[in-house]
Amino acid sequence: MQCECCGDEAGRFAPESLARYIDHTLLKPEAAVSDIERVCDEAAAHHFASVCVNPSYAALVAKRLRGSSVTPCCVIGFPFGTHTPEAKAAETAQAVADGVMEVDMVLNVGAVKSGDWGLVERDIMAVVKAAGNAGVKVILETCLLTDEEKVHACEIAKRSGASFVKTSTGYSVGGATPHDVALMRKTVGPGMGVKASGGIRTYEDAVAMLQAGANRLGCSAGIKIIEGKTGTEGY
Ligand SMILES: O=C[C@H](O)COP(=O)(O)O
Repeated sequence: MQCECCGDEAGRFAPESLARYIDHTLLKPEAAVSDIERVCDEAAAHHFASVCVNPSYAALVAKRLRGSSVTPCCVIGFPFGTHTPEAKAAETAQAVADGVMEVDMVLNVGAVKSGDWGLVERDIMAVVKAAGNAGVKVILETCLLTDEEKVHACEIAKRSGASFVKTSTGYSVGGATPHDVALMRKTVGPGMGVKASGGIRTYEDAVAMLQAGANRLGCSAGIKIIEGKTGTEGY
């Protein structure tokens, strides 16, 4: 049997084939410099897509990953998305100056729930503008949204110039689901990225997300996943 995602004849991803989809992620508040350095070195060794960290470590990951195939990435407005557009823009500008090439911003979920779609759009556009050439992923926190809200948020992220929509922070109860990934892919079409994240703990979880339409995965259990084991990481 041939794998639909990677063409692997055995029907399974080799570790390095799966790793290239994964943002190797460490967002725990207690993460120390040595933890971040370890994650960077793991990512470089296994050719993960990126290392995704909190903004205070942006400069560290940019420096540590220099010369590797791995993209330095940090989160913005994390974990609740409740910051103002101005605060998110300033955080983004600093992160880009520190050397990240991708940022994962959290949507203003309260604005969505208030029906203030103008604020949702201004918030995303402020980050896209501040990011310049860096890619912007918009975290919807899908477990808090209705399907209608997910679709509208995806449409706004797309027209605001974001490069990805992303399911989850990993902080709210409920992470990525194949249903949400498929809905997001259907909404944004083939030309925009869809990142599944939050609660992906096994090889099977990861493949299910890719088969649903994701082309990036955010995982704190990336090493276990590519080795075909079950990770226990998370918050
Ligand atoms: O962006 C990625 C998520 O924060 C990772 O969540 P996780 O710890 O459940 O894998």
